[in-house]
Amino acid sequence: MPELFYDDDADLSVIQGRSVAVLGYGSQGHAHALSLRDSGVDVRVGLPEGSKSRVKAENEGLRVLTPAEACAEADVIVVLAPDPAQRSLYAEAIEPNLNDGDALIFGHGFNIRYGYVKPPAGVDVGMIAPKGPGHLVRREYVEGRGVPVLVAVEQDATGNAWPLALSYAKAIGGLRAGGIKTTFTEETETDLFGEQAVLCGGASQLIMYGFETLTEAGYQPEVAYFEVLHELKLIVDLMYEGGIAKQRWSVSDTAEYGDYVSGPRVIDPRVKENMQAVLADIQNGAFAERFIADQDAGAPEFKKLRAEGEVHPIETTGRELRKLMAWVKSADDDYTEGTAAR
Ligand SMILES: NC(=O)C1=CN([C@@H]2O[C@H](COP(=O)(O)OP(=O)(O)OC[C@H]3O[C@@H](n4cnc5c(N)ncnc54)[C@H](OP(=O)(O)O)[C@@H]3O)[C@@H](O)[C@H]2O)C=CC1
Ligand SMILES: CC[C@](O)(C(C)=O)C(=O)O
Ligand SMILES: [Mg+2]
Ligand SMILES: [Mg+2]
Repeated sequence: MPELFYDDDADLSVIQGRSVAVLGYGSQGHAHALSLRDSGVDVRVGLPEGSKSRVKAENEGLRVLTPAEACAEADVIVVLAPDPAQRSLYAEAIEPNLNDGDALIFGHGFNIRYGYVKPPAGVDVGMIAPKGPGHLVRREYVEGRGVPVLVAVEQDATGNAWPLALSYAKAIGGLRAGGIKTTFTEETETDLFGEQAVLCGGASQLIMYGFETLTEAGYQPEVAYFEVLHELKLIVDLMYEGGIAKQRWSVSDTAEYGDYVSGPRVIDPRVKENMQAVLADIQNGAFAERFIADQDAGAPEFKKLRAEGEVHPIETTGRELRKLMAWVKSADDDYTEGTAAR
């Protein structure tokens, strides 16, 4: 059995007794900073001069400093800038302001697992990794619920790293849903695998192939969009509520039989072999090396792939259809449709 933690296993006063700097105010950063504040924690946000996120944090009444100033004030430093930015952020703003007894908290283990950040021995190093997008981490907290978290301690210099990590996890609502004890290595490798093979890469590719198959066979793009993208959310909601079995319970017998006989034709054993190859590249560091090399070069591959993705016909079809479904857009984020948003 995994070691599981819920609200009763954590003492909120531990994090309430510390000074916290949240570096970054994006998907996770805004969620952590706002929920920490609402949980009675002394929090400030660290963002570079000229950062476009500054005004968003200030509009929420948060104190915004430069990353170095925020780190100098704080004894708990939360690293929620994008993964490829964390190496230089650590060298320039965090490391010079670290004192023995301070704590470094991550939302994902990438930079520790692959050795881009090497904290000194006198500092606690922990991770609270939500198993969901940051905007939903905040939405769930506000609704009185939570997104599950993975919790790890890489370095327990003070002997207090676990109570601190659990207290932090409680403050952002994670222990309402449950926390699982893990390691930086397990979190990093499973998280990268999940997002590449299933949640983001696998699902997006499956949807695009489904859309292309239908439209290339002459069916209307709008019908294809509703069939393979819009309805997927409704199907996945049933899986979320009751596993694959609840989805199979709710759909027609025709759909359930088709699931059994055609699912394995589409996602055949070669797909599992491909997944194993993706996992191997995560474990041996090849993916991390490729990603960081591209980022260090100004992200030419990343930008090209992003631009290609945004003009796929399923996206242009979807943008038009969603205009007629105002309720589909969430009111609590500032996402803007289309290339201009980047
Ligand atoms: N996205 C998610 O839901 C999840 C993310 N994580 C992890 O959380 C961490 C943060 O990811 P995510 O929230 O996606 O990140 P985002 O890409 O959303 O972070 C962008 C934010 O970081 C700021 N930023 C950029 N560079 C710096 C810097 N050098 N110093 C300080 N702030 C900076 C940006 O400012 P500006 O506005 O000026 O660009 C913006 O506020 C990562 O480790 C990620 O793996 C874990 C679970 C889920
Ligand atoms: C699935 C993508 C994710 O791992 C997440 C939201 O959990 C991420 O890195 O954003
Ligand atoms: Mg994840
Ligand atoms: Mg991830």
